[in-house]
Amino acid sequence: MLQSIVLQAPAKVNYRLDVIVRRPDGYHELRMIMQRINLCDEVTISLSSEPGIRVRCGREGVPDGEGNIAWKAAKALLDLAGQPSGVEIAIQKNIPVAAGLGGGSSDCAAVLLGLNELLGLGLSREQLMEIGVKLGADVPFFVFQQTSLAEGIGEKLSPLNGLPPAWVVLVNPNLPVSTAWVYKNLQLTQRERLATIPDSFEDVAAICGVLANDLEAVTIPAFPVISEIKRELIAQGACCSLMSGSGPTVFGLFDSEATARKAGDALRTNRDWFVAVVETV
Ligand SMILES: C[C@@](CO)(OP(=O)(O)O)[C@H](O)COP(=O)(O)OP(=O)(O)OC[C@H]1O[C@@H](n2ccc(N)nc2=O)[C@H](O)[C@@H]1O
Ligand SMILES: Nc1ncnc2c1ncn2[C@@H]1O[C@H](COP(=O)(O)OP(=O)(O)O)[C@@H](O)[C@H]1O
Repeated sequence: MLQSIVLQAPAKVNYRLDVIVRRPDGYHELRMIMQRINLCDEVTISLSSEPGIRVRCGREGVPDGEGNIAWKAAKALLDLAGQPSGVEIAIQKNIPVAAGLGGGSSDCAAVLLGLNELLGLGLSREQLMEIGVKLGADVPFFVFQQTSLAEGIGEKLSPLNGLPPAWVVLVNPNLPVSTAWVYKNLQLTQRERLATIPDSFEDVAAICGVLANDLEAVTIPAFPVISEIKRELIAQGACCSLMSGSGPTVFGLFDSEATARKAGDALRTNRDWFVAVVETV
């Protein structure tokens, strides 16, 4: 039996995020286009003879132990398996925290997928997604592992196969933005109808045609620097730019690696910002 597994847990960006309605439990029904990118945390999961779950992360703002969403994933699977196993989880965090990039959800999904293998539980992807949504609304997407149209609170996923690859420049101005705060402060507007999402997109410019995020209406007024970064990315040659999820990370889409790298270098001159040049997965 395998004793240890190392998984790359990718970040995501939201090409589109429409908020449809607030549910009685406070969550929101959404329609999102979700795309993984190759900025990854490294999650090492090992079985141990000592019972209990131990999570080491060592990143400020991310709890070690029970508060970590990866711990909750391991607990959920161990409870289901009824096995008194010990599990060690080490997370090397490369994805900025509370940034709208889904890092915690991706770590959580990696533990669900990895521990299912290590313990030989044989749970299906659908079963892991059902467990995942109870831990975080974005977790099922990272278990699904495909570019998706996400509905419900994010757990109803359909594959979107027609999206071309793109270069992505990420700029995180390192501001404290809580997802719960953003949803709480959102003023829902009545919409006549939802914009149509095409089945296929010819090129990066076509993706730009659907880019929109309702949560910008909350985060940008509180943090106008997000607008500045969007403008700067366009000035540096991005085909389009948008805030990802609840923010504050902004991404620009590029159809050329050279232009993306040049834009990354230009934006790195602000030393308070995290800047990364990555590709879609
Ligand atoms: C906005 C999005 C877009 O992909 O991602 P992030 O920007 O956080 O990465 C997601 O909707 C965030 O998903 P996730 O971060 O997993 O959310 P959870 O931990 O389940 O919930 C955090 C809080 O956000 C609010 N929430 C979340 C999802 C949703 N569909 N409706 C909500 O109202 C709830 O107030 C909840 O208490
Ligand atoms: N493995 C983890 N990685 C990142 N954050 C985590 C993790 N476990 C718990 N958290 C907590 O979840 C919160 C949201 O983190 P994250 O998933 O990075 O943000 P976002 O939802 O904006 O993508 C953070 O404030 C952090 O304290």
